[in-house]
Amino acid sequence: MDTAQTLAAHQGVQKVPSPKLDLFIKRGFLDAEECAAIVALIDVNRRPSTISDDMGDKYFRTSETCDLEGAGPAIAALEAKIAAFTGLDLALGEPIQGQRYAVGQEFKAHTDYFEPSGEGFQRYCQDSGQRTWTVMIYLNEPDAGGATRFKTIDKTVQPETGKLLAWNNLKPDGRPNVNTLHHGMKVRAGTKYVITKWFRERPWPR
Ligand SMILES: O=C(O)CCC(=O)C(=O)O
Ligand SMILES: [Fe+2]
Repeated sequence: MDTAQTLAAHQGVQKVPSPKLDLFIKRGFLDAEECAAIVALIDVNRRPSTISDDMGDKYFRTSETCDLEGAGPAIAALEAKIAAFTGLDLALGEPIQGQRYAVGQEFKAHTDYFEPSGEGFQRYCQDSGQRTWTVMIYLNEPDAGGATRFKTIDKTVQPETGKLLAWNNLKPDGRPNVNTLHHGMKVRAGTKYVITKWFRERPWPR
């Protein structure tokens, strides 16, 4: 089974009904306790987020990021759980990251794949190839704002503790799917925490 079939086979997984991309949602993938433990790790290790191309806008991605790889047994267990659930090979995975958004912070509309015509494509993709699947998990619920909006299919996903999102950044022919464009919208009240795990076409060097 490929990743989409593996995801669709789980009970309680919703496939967002669009022919334009493969986007899956699983509520309660993690419980509140698992989420709280990861939030605590993000809080101690966070740093300003970076971006491969901000298109000249320094406010494009205003959140903070935390590298979680090797951060202990809770993270190892989380990675194993993601691999088991998606069927994706952890050898293809970039190091898992946490993201923290305070009030007013966001990640403007972007795609997770690297633009093949972009200036940094060679640098970012020469070893491991293009990004394939994105797996993202909301670790809490901000008091207002912070939804993830997929513009071209007009789908907005609300943050909910433990909810997993997974989508294929590539089309069936292996080329980037522009319909994966998404916006981590501004948090209006409270704080938002997520983890993101990106997978590649070829193994990530470790
Ligand atoms: O925080 C979100 O809702 C989206 C995060 C995201 O798109 C990313 O980290 O690539
Ligand atoms: Fe993204």
